[in-house]
Amino acid sequence: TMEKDLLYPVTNAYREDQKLDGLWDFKFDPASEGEANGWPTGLEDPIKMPVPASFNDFFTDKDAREYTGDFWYLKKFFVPNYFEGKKVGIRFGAATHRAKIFVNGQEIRSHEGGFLPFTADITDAIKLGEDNVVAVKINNELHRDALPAGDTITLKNGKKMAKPFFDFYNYSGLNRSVHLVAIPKENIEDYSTTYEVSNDQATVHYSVEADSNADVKVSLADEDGHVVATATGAEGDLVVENPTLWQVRDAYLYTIKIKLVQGGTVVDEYSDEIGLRTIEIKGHQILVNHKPVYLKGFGRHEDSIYAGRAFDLNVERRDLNLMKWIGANSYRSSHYPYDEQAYKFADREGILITDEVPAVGFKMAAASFLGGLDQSFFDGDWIDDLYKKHIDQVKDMIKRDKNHPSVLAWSLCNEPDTSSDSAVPYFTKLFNDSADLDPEKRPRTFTLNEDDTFETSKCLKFPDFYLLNRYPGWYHKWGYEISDGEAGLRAELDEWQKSDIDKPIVFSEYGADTEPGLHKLPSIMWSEEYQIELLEMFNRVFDSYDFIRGEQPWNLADFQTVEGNMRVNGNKKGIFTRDRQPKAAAFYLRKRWNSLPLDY
Ligand SMILES: CCC[C@@H]1NC[C@@H](O)[C@H](O)[C@H]1C(=O)O
Repeated sequence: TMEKDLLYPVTNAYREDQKLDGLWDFKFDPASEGEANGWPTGLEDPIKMPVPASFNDFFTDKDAREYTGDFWYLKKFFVPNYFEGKKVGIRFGAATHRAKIFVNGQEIRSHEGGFLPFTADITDAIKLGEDNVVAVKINNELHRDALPAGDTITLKNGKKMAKPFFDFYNYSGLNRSVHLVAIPKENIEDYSTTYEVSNDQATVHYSVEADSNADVKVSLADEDGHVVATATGAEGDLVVENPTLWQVRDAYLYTIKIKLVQGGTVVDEYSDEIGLRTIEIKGHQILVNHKPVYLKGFGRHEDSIYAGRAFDLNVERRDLNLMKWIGANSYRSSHYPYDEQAYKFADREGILITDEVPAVGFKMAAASFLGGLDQSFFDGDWIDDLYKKHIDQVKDMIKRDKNHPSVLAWSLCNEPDTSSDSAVPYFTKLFNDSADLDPEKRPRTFTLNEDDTFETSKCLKFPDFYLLNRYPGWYHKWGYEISDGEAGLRAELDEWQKSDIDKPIVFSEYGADTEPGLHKLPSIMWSEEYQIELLEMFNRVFDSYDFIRGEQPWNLADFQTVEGNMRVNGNKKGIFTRDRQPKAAAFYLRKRWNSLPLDY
């Protein structure tokens, strides 16, 4: 059924993709009375709300910005007669964090998880040639047994409040585009590709899943539209002589075209852009097309003023230009899968993405820093329910993103509490259950923060390569004490070096909150000078160990968080400001990164 279909929508001779973006009716439902009071077919005194967007930052009153609970979006949409005989669906890029969908007052489906797409199959609920109405009931509460992890408390005044165990604002709403889609009754449901490449030949092993027993015909065309290979059958090989491989910062995309043919007639077609390349971990090297690559880039957020967590192509265009300007070749989609368009963009720009599922806040120590308790997260009684949602979202992330050449690796968690014995069975299950999800078998990992060092973590056997989040110079040994911070960092890396571990280490977070325009000689924390001195310290350390194969400081840009005495209108560790202008550190990093060869 359409409900398991995660293929990105396309319009062609057999399929239709219409965006339902724009102004929707919007209304808070603090008493959760909407379902019983006819809200699925109409909202009284609605607000006009832009989609895609988070609702939070549009409001001028605090109760609305901080609203936690149920809220509704509703929109009329026309279904043309020529959708007759098709499967018709409404595909949500993301509804944060959980949603229930109604069409013409009929409940269609629910979905849990605010950062991955889902389709409501509305074939049996629509009226052809007429206006129809879709209503979406969303809930943005945080819970310990859901992703991203947190609590929801009720204040004495009866208002609910989100208490994230993570360091980004709980922006909520229809954060990504909504599509009205029509596909043939007999349709292509999914496809996947794996690769073998050499300089003079590349082989694309493909497989196609279809809700049909029609014949499958596949072709591959180069960027000039010339067909370079064809094949028939649901599985097969496309062999390309003298291929142009997809390279880091030197992308080349082929177009794969899949057709279902029934009795000589084409009944469905799906085409997509793919890159011919391989990803391998070999010893302490990360290899792309059998050549070592050194990662230079950032942790990011989907975050900007006005639209909050909404995907914005304008911001993405600017961010990719900043990354090219500074000499970056990679980023982590911290701390959740980004909009599909981000991966398509990175495919085109030759940028490598570590794709991260929203398993963040799985650490009570972080929660205590942000207001939670201090115990081991994996000892909680919420773990079984949490795991079901966690693996479900790992499955959807890999199913959705598996065909992008830009995807380098899968990050299955950010900063989990792995220093407790109870983390081991959880991660054993997680790595067993995710082992066969990616046809390309790309590396799987998760980030390890300060409490999860070589000495203290009990989960170092799981990652295929290591992502270290380290903050000497900021969260400890800061300011004039940073020399002790450097010594401590070197001591830990000496342990890694002495060990028998022979896997790459990438520094996936390090940095200093920096107020743009604050200058001090000698430096102090929060000054632009200090941010550079901290980066210089880390880079001295990186240049001392050959198993460090990547540097991705936190963060590309300043971003919004909960308010607190450690946050000045959000997290200011950006190398760029939230409106994407450089701090002094940007010019320092550009100089360093443009002087490093690709395989440094
Ligand atoms: C204490 C680990 C640091 C923490 N790591 C996760 C990020 O989401 C936060 O923004 C970052 C920070 O506090 O700057």
